[in-house]
Amino acid sequence: MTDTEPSPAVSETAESIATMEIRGAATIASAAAEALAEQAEAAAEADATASDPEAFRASLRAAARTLRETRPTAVSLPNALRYVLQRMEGDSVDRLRRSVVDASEAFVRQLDRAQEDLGQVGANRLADGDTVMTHCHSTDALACIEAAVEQGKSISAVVKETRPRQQGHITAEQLRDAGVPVTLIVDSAARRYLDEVDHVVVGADSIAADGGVINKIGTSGLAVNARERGVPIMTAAQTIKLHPETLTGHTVEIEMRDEAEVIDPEAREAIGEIDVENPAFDVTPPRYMDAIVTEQGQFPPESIVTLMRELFGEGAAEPWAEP
Ligand SMILES: O=C(COP(=O)(O)O)[C@H](O)[C@H](O)COP(=O)(O)O
Repeated sequence: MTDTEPSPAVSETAESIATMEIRGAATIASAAAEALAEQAEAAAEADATASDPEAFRASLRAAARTLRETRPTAVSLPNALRYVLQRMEGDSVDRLRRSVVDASEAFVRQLDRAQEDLGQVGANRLADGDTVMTHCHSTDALACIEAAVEQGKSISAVVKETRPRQQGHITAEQLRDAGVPVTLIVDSAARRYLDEVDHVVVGADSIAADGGVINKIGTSGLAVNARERGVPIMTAAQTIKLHPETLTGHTVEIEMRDEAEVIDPEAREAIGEIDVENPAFDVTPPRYMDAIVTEQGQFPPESIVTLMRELFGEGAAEPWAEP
């Protein structure tokens, strides 16, 4: 490892995020924070950085850049890197190392607590006997349903499989483990089943300053259908999903993934000349979302900008940039 090369632990985490072995906005955030702690431990041992505080700092920034480049849409990733790097302080490598490890641990603790707290808020929106519909796999959304079950409510779930990667299967398994009766459906059956559903609960990869919710592709269509059927829809999202750059007019980049996730290469070849596109996320306009549930309570989407300003100020620092 040179002073700018990431440690093997960081490269491994970056690879796992890029290949989606590690996925979901909250899980990506905690893995990234933990990888920075591992980088700090490795840099405190490496020849090039062990006795040079500036080289140590540079190696942490380089590691953060490697992690940042893995997937573009979930803002929890840069927010996690920001949280840790902004707390890196000290005039010796040992102090710097300690500050990074402490910040990483504090971030992960905060993440877990936030999820627990928002779970309670989301659970309060659910009533005994409710059926919920889910999309994709969101640990924040699951926290709401699981907290409702822990409150003694009887909840059942209609789970959308979520093409092309079928994260709905993970949701189905986890809900079943939590004692929730699950009906798995294909995505195109969602509107039909909305008639049997009391709430739609989804997660978020990013929340924009105008209250737009960026989540797994298909969320916006589900939200429009839910509104048309009169079914309330909530987004469960910790405040690390708030996207500070949208305060200054930036838009959220939507990840485009490999076409092989949509159609296998042989089948595509057999069809002949066609284009295939595979956007991983979409934007649900705030008017189709009833509430954003965070660890700080629930918000109408249009008011989320107030919380975003409070937590992130007017913009977003990039502490991983070369000075
Ligand atoms: O869209 C996804 C996952 O997409 P992918 O599978 O492409 O990463 C999830 O709804 C959010 O990330 C929220 O998840 P969480 O609530 O766990 O942060």
